[in-house]
Amino acid sequence: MDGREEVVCEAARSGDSTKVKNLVSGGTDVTYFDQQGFTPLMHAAKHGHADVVKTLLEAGAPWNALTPSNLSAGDFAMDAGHQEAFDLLLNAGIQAELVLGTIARSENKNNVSDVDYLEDRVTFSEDKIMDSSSKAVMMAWEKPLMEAHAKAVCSAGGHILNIGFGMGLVDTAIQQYSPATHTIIEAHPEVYNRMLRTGWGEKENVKIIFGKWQDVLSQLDSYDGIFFDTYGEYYEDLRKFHQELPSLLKPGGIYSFFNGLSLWRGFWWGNRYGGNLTARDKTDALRDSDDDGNKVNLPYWIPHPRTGIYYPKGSERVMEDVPDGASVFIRTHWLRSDEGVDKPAPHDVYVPICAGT
Ligand SMILES: C[S@@+](CC[C@H](N)C(=O)[O-])C[C@H]1O[C@@H](n2cnc3c(N)ncnc32)[C@H](O)[C@@H]1O
Repeated sequence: MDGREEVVCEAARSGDSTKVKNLVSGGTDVTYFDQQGFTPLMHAAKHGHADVVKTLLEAGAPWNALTPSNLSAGDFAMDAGHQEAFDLLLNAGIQAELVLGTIARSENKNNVSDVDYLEDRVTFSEDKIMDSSSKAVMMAWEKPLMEAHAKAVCSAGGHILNIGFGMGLVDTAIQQYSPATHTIIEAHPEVYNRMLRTGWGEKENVKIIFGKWQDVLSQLDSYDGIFFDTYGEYYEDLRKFHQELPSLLKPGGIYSFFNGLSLWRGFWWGNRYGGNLTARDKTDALRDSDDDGNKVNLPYWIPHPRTGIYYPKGSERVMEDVPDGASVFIRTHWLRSDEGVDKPAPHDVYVPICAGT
């Protein structure tokens, strides 16, 4: 480091895009954190310098870097109402979601690995499960969201698979729909023991598979509804699970997932919505308070009149390239397997349709 990083931070703050461009093309490190714990991208986002945000993103600045108080560039842009800068960051996030593997490599340092978490002690209370570093694995406020997920995945009836028992909120809701079979995969020994203690092993239609989903795939069948909500995994795991979906989901089956992996959920809703998701996600997006009940300023998500995909109001531009009616697009495989249904589409491509792609 030779001081150029401080200069690029200052230029980003003041919106001097020519200077930023020159510094960046001269090889200045755009991943630099200054004394405040800010990257150049955060400075540009905070002050709404969209052109500088664009330059920095193009130069590979990490859109998902966090300050010591866990704020991202997207937080700064949104809090200050800098819509153009926010849209650029949102789009960068959406594109990154499409290359989940890349995200996994750059973001792992802030996540607990699955192996760590699965060997960790967890504590249960009435309304939450915590890991040993007091991070919430699951909280009771998520109940209505889990109920909406259960409704979605049970809407095709039949055989249901849930991955990740947690507090059993989604499984309790799934039971209300009396599925023919209800398979639950759970990898944490304490969560598993608690399941047995609370009678889940004796329910007639329930089959519990203890282990990591990655290790028990050979024991699985195909299902009419699948829900996926693990904790302590990487984006790469989610991506890998999505690769398994074509063989796990029956024709016309419904899949839904809870992507609680993100560092800033408000920001990530952009990605989650773009994928033609469920009512549960819609509820989640409209949440206006954080985990502690504090009011938060979140974008208002509405269905796009042309595409039907939920998007943050005011960010119409992210829909520009999305085809008409994409929310029910036959090749939107995130939720629905169209194998064997009406006119089956070729299955060589497994494409998520996302806002902005
Ligand atoms: C957030 S909780 C799930 C909450 C659940 N949806 C509910 O309604 O209460 C995540 C669960 O996934 C489990 N888990 C984490 N990694 C897993 C893996 N690789 N395979 C199976 N289960 C896993 C965790 O032990 C935890 O119980």
